[in-house]
Amino acid sequence: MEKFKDSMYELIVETSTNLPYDVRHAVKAAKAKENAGTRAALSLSTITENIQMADDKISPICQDTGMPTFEIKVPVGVNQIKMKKAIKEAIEQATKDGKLRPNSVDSLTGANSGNNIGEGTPVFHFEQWEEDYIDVRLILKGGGCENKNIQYSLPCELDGLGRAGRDLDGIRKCIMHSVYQAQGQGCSAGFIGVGIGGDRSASYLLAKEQLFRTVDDVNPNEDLRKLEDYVMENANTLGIGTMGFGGEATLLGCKVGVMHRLPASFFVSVAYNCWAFRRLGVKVNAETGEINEWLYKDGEKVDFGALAEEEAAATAEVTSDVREVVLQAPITEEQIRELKVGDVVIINGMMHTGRDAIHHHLMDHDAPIDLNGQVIYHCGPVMLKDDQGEWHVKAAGPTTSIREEPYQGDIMKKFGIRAVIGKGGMGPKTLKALQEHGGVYLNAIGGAAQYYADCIKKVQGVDLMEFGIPEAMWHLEVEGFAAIVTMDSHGNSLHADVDKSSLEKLSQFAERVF
Ligand SMILES: O=C(O)C[C@H](O)C(=O)O
Ligand code: SF4
Repeated sequence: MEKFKDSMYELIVETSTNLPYDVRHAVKAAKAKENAGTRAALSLSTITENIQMADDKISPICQDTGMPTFEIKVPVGVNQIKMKKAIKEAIEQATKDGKLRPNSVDSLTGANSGNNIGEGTPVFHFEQWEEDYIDVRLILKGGGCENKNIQYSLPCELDGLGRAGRDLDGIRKCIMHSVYQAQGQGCSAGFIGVGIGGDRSASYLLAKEQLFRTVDDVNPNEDLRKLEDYVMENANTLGIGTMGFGGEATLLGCKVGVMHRLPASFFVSVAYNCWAFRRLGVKVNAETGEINEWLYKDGEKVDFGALAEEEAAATAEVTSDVREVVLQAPITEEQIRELKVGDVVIINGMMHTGRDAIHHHLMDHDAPIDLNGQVIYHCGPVMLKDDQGEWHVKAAGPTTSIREEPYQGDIMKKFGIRAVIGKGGMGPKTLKALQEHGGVYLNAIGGAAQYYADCIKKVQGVDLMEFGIPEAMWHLEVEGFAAIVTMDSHGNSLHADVDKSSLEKLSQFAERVF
């Protein structure tokens, strides 16, 4: 097993940087559904460009490299303790090399372990089997989509759908609702794994296991096959679309599993995975630890580079009526008040990262720099320091903004911040503050971490490093950083509009189907 650690390193790097073939096909099919020139089509182009960049640079597709979760099947007699040790070493190395973000945080102190190793991190699920090789599957599922997982306890009442009872039709309603409630916040278009039955924890595990089925896998249970087909057909009519901007592609895959339950309990659990669906696997020689075969790489690999060239030719005549506005901090209130939902803003100059820890901190502390007229970016990047002590950005897409809803408006007013960039949108409290103060919310494309890292020309400095790399305040000099105005200073919110219209569409699925 002397090669096992190297094999695991290869699996981790490949999973973080190279999307599986079935997922690539699903993204390509989604793109084909959208009309050229629409917001959804442009967002999907950014996503596919990002997938290609990550592949070329062997860099993380998304900066949130998730909770490394290993599903391992071992022949009887293989030492699992040694395997765990080798995997942990491989994880540490991949973190040092900037292929994984340090993502393991002490829940009580907030301290980041710095190497992705901690209590319960990574996650291992071992099972013995009668084959003579080891099967290792890895999923890197990020925190934003993890937050959109949902568990239903039947019977229950659902927005738009009414009562969901303890039968196949009740399950159908839960699944439709799960897609609606995720909106674009889990970086749609997404994939869902559904677990029916079990206790609460077994139900969620079953849901996550479904994510290891390939997108084209057909359910052997006829009822569940029908259910999966139904969801794929109908969830895509909710109009949530890529990043929740509206559009045809909302859901790229739905896989459902079932297990027994207790008489008193009836759980339906949904594991939501973003488009950046990073899962791969390998068959490993149990004697040497070498990789014999890769999983999820069957058939043709969609090459998004080649696709982009074809597309550029095909869409050359499509004129877009989107207004583009270039901004450079410090930004004035007048400039902000000119912006309307739908405008594309191109940012040059400085922006400053701030996410959960920073927002909490700024409520009752001074900012480390003057933020008047500045741009805050909800982002936890992957950073590496070179031998000269200079920081370099390895991946830097937006994080889900709604978590900052309790703080955002107050902080913008307190420090004079004019623009906030993130993804998934924010709620009524922030919308009101944008109106009162003269601020704007800009939506970047979630998961497009290489695309945005490329816009960052220099790291000017960092403050509050005690919060760890993802949570520190990074001062970034950018060029051509594009994002869409989705909440303006006139009380308009694309997110509120899409939520409302998708709820109306959801309510059309209240009638019994199964
Ligand atoms: O933690 C991050 O950088 C992003 C997160 O996965 C999110 O989707 O909000
Ligand atoms: S930012 Fe989006 S793409 Fe990245 S892990 Fe979070 S949900 Fe997934």
